[in-house]
Amino acid sequence: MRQVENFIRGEFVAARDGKRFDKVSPVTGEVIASIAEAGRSDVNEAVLAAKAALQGEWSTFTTNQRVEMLYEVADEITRRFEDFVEAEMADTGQPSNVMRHVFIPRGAANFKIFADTIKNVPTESFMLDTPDGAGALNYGVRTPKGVIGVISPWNAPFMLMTWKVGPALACGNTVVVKPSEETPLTSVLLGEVMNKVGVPKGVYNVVNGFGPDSAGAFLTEHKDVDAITFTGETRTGTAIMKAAAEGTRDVSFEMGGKNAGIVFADCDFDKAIEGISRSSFLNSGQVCLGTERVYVERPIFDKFVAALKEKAEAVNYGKPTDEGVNYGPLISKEHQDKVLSYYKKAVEEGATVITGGGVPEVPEALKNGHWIQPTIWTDLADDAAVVKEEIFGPCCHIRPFDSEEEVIGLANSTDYGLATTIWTKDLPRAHRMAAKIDVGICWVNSWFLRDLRTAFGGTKQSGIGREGGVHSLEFYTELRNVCVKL
Ligand SMILES: NC(=O)C1=CN([C@@H]2O[C@H](COP(=O)(O)OP(=O)(O)OC[C@H]3O[C@@H](n4cnc5c(N)ncnc54)[C@H](O)[C@@H]3O)[C@@H](O)[C@H]2O)C=CC1
Ligand SMILES: O=C(O)/C=C/C=C(\O)C(=O)O
Repeated sequence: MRQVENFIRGEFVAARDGKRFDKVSPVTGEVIASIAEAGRSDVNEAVLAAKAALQGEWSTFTTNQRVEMLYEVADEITRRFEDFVEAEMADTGQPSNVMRHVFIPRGAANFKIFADTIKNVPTESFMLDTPDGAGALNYGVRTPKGVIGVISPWNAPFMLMTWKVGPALACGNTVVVKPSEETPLTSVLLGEVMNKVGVPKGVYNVVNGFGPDSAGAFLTEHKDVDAITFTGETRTGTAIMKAAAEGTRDVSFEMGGKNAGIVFADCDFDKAIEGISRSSFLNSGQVCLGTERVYVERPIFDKFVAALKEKAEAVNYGKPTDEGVNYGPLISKEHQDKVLSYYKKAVEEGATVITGGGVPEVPEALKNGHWIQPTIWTDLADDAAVVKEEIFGPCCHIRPFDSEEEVIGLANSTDYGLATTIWTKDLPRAHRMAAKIDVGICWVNSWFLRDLRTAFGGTKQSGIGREGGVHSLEFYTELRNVCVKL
């Protein structure tokens, strides 16, 4: 069985106390790897390694040297593409197609884009008038923030972890990554890449383990972690924020969503169906940007429900590598139970189940995997738990609407504010709506179309701060002003 260790100071090391935990395949339910579980002393060692690396060879790198090294990291990921695809598929059970075209290429791109950003984005400068007429020059200098604690989730593990590690390293920081206990493989594999291209030891570290009273909490509580970047559940964000308050450390949070998809009768119907079926069912609905509330203008409501039903029923379950498979399992038994409990609750709350609602028939070899049917409901009240709470599964509730004002109110009636997707040919209306919907990311006639230079993050309980392009520089650096009297 695959043995996966922690990665500290450039070495793959077991936990000091020898503790390990099992990694289970979402596809078959079998144990596929044994993972070293970092204790407090292992986490401490990783943080001290990262802190020491800040003063070592890494600190002597010019910006250009760092940029070149991050390009080499990206190139080595691309050279080892098949290894990353295999590890990510083993971790998540999602089809190889998604790994090949989205998650792994994005992992490599996450290093290049921030290398480009740090190289090309200037800092501010101001000339100040002074009474003697000679003036003063102010200019900004970006310095690394220090040791960054990276707490990453399981739904797109490599993409979301590198989305944080890329800018952190580009800015000259060092990192300690705590990947989700469900998906440790690609973070550790990245350690091999770091060693291969010569990233100095201690710059990139990985500690495996769980959240509370485990590696996640030990890392976020550690006083030598200077800032914490986190993607995951809102409640976890609250716990991390409390830990970060000790020592007034900075946080960047990307958390849950209960995103609305809004479909007007004048939309390009086929494109809207394609878009909403992706936003509701891609990655088995385990995407924070996904759509669990769909609002459809009344004249096309019935047609839309029927067409989305057809899409949901057309998915092909199977092993990630099997030909034609386009749909994977949920990440864990625990998550499957959670999503199924919402499927039950929807019925209790009075939903009409248009399709799905349970566990599909799968071949014998997959019976212990965490499979679940894509599910569509209608007829729920606007305050139903299933319409209000993030489920993080392949499901959506569809409700008709009659006016722009009404649907803006519905879209905003949530504690979350991550993303929305609007489908209409009336672009002035799209712009009006985009201005009024309280989210960090608004897509029009598209979904998950990502330009990595743009601001990414959520309002309300969906997050704190923005990452992406120059916005990442704000979080991963301190901006120092130097004032020179001339
Ligand atoms: N991108 C997103 O918005 C994501 C949302 N979720 C939501 O969260 C739910 C639960 O999934 P989980 O993986 O359990 O999310 P989670 O928020 O508990 O875990 C995310 C990461 O935080 C760590 N963590 C948990 N508690 C911690 C603590 N007290 N201190 C430090 N680190 C801690 C975990 O070990 C993991 O690495 C999902 O059902 C879904 O609703 C989950 C993953 C991603
Ligand atoms: O594209 C990104 O940078 C982030 C995407 C986020 C998710 O897919 C997620 O957290 O589910």
